[in-house]
Amino acid sequence: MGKSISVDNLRAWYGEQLTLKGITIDLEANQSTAIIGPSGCGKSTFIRCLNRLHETVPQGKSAGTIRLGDGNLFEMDPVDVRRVIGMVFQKANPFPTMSIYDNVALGLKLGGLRNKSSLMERVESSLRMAALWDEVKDRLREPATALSGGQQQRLCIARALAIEPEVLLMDEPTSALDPGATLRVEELVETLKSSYTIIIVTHNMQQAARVADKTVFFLNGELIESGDTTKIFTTPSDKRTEDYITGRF
Ligand SMILES: Nc1ncnc2c1ncn2[C@@H]1O[C@H](COP(=O)(O)OP(=O)(O)OP(=O)(O)O)[C@@H](O)[C@H]1O
Repeated sequence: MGKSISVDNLRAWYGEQLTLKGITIDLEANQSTAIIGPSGCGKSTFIRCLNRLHETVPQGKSAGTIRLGDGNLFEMDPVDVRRVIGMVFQKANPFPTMSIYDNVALGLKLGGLRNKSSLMERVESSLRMAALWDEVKDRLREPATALSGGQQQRLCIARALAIEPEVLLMDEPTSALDPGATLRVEELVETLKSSYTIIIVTHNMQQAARVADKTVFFLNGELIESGDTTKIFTTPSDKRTEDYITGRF
């Protein structure tokens, strides 16, 4: 089951530059939340704080509180955080020298799973969840780079799911995909949200409207408005949200 995330007064810096200016929001378990807002408003920085990636950037610093279920995320071991909070990036980034199978199995092996048939089962179930199994089941030993862009992105989703995270962060996961591949990933989000808490950064308003239960609008490092997706897109409370979703930015 997914876990809820509760963010309180989150600030993030690059050096002296304050990029997130005190974000407070509850992200509910087993829901999908879209983060929208103009380029540079801090969407990626925000989700990178959620799995402690921001602090790996040179000069990256953050403060505030993030609760994951009952735990305080900033007091956890970052490696444990990333096991529970998986991430899929904008550009598919499979391990290029590894096979399709090894891309999914690696995290499991690193986690100590050695039994070949258990590994195979988990690889298969992850590829099935990512809606890729049928396309790759006869070519698991081929290099991951032999797959199309859309297939590589679903492989990265399978890789993230293999270690059974509770939260899945997706940073513009379809921006490099064609409409068909985009649709498949969107359908996947719809299916996955029954078991995972999903947070998806997107520039695509239609995509947010299609896949997200909740939508959050960021502007200049501040959270301007959040709520049910239908409400944000039909009757936003803030003029700035309305200007953004109607394309007036
Ligand atoms: N590694 C970095 N070093 C310094 N500044 C950075 C770094 N990464 C991002 N920034 C700055 O932080 C701000 C927020 O960037 P971020 O990538 O979070 O925005 P975004 O909303 O995800 O943008 P986009 O929609 O273009 O991806 C921007 O002003 C950006 O220039």
